[in-house]
Amino acid sequence: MCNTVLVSELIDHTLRGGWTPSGAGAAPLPTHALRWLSGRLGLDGASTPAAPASLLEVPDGALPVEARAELVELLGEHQVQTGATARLGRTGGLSYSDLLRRRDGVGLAVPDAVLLPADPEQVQRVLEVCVRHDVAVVPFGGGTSVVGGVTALRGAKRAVVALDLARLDRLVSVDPVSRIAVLQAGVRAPEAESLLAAHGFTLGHFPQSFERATIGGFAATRSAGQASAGYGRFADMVEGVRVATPVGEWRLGAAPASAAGPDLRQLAIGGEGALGVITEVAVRVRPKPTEMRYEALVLDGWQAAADAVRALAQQRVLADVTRLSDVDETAVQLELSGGVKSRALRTLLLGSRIDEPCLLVLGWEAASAAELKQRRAATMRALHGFRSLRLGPRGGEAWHAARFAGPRQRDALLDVGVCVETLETATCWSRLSELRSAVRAALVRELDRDGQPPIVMCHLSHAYETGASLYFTVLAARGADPVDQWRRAKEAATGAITERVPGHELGRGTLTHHHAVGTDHLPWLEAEIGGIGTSVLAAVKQAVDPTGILNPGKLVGP
Ligand SMILES: Cc1cc2nc3c(=O)[nH]c(=O)nc-3n(C[C@H](O)[C@H](O)[C@H](O)COP(=O)(O)OP(=O)(O)OC[C@H]3O[C@@H](n4cnc5c(N)ncnc54)[C@H](O)[C@@H]3O)c2cc1C
Repeated sequence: MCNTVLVSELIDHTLRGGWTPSGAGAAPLPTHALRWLSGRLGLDGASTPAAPASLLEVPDGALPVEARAELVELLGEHQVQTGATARLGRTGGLSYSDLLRRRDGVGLAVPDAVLLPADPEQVQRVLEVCVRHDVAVVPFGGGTSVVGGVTALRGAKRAVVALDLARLDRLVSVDPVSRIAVLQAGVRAPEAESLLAAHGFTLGHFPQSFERATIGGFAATRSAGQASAGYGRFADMVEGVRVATPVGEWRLGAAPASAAGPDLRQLAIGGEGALGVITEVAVRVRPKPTEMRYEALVLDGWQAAADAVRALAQQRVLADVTRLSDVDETAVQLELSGGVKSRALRTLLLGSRIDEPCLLVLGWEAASAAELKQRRAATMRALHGFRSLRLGPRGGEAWHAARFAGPRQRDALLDVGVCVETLETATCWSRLSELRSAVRAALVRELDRDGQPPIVMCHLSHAYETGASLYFTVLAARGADPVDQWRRAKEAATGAITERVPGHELGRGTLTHHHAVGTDHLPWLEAEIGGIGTSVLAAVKQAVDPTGILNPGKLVGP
């Protein structure tokens, strides 16, 4: 577990160079990794750091004077920030394109002001002021959206503000009998874990963005953490929500299960700030585990390895963390890690009968050694029929120790001219491998540069009885117009996901398993949910936000 106090001190929305300010906690690329990547991707050796802040052009804020005066009266002078630094800090999320724009200062959508309400009542009143003055509101949690969810679009409004929920940082209550905790929306994941740990509980939600993302953001995007097989997706953990809307406050979640019509909580969970501002979330919590074991295996070939994970899911013996890398991801992990351990593993693999190594990381968390032993044995029994090489705890523990390191490595890759981005989807087991091949082929085709192919890696990290998610990581040499280069690649991949081929009337997979819709997936949403689906969303929007101030251009089309 990371050190929550230190991590919180690193949170700084004004940073443009990456995950941590001034390189703190950065993960520089080892020389051997840079050499290998340069050769493999044909990098030209250019250094591409973020441009100095002084070169950024920040337009004057357009918040109407009367609106500002009312907001200052409501929140206080310091909580209505109109300075360039505060506004720049809430300019977009953390997708590759967002990072490029923030690094180069080109194409920035800067909010006119940043508002910092202190509690749910103030959030409600802020919305009322913004309705009166025709100001768009972008709810802002950790700002880690990778789909344009926090881009400060104003639509047809006079101005746009970022509604930063950082001051809603309290644990409101804990009901140890029911195992329900109520957390305010702005609590960051590390703080949530530390507040709950004081009561002997955990949420068990560990996405890779753990260090920065918030409870409200998790709910608003239907997030999925690395231990989703054991603890569930975030949506599974939500018992109730308190939501501020322009037409009044909405509270949902009277009981753990209900037949009182459709589950309307789901309009807030996944509402992406377009259907209300979540101010509090009641979450199911579990006793903090006392025992943990992480280990790694190598399976032979993608199809057999995916079949093995399917067996675990369908026999209901998944480890809490079950993460399968394809051959390409396994190979790149070996290349980039280098060193003695990597050499030892290669030697081991040479001596084994494994032709196409696919790394499987398994992690169990339990309340007693006996429970852990029994669950681990059940998982391992289900893997018996599959050819594998057991690597033991070391490989698993190494993954666990570095599980939040990805964003820092991304900063280092950006600095040396790499196009580095991820995308994700999900489908049922019978289509999984076809979907993987189709997306992979589309990305390779689009990003191949004069015969220099990109690196396209894939892993499966969320498995269900009926199917699983696929998560792709792409590395390529950055093109002359990098934003356009990725836009075309993303379009090609999304085309492969949504393509209707015989037998796949709804497309090969979903647009997104856990990153949400934002601006980036909006053009394809109707293909997935149909015209009726988009009309239903528009009708809900009209009911809760009739003047359309909430997060224009996200989830619900203009
Ligand atoms: C490096 C990296 C790794 C990631 N790994 C994962 C992962 O493993 N799993 C995963 O699920 N996601 C992952 N993400 C995506 C992202 O972290 C999640 O979408 C996360 O849930 C967003 O939380 P946030 O607090 O940062 O929300 P933000 O980015 O601030 O907002 C996301 C969306 O929710 C809305 N929103 C935020 N707070 C509220 C609120 N209180 N009420 C209403 N709407 C609100 C925003 O308007 C926006 O539309 C990753 C992102 C990065 C950059």
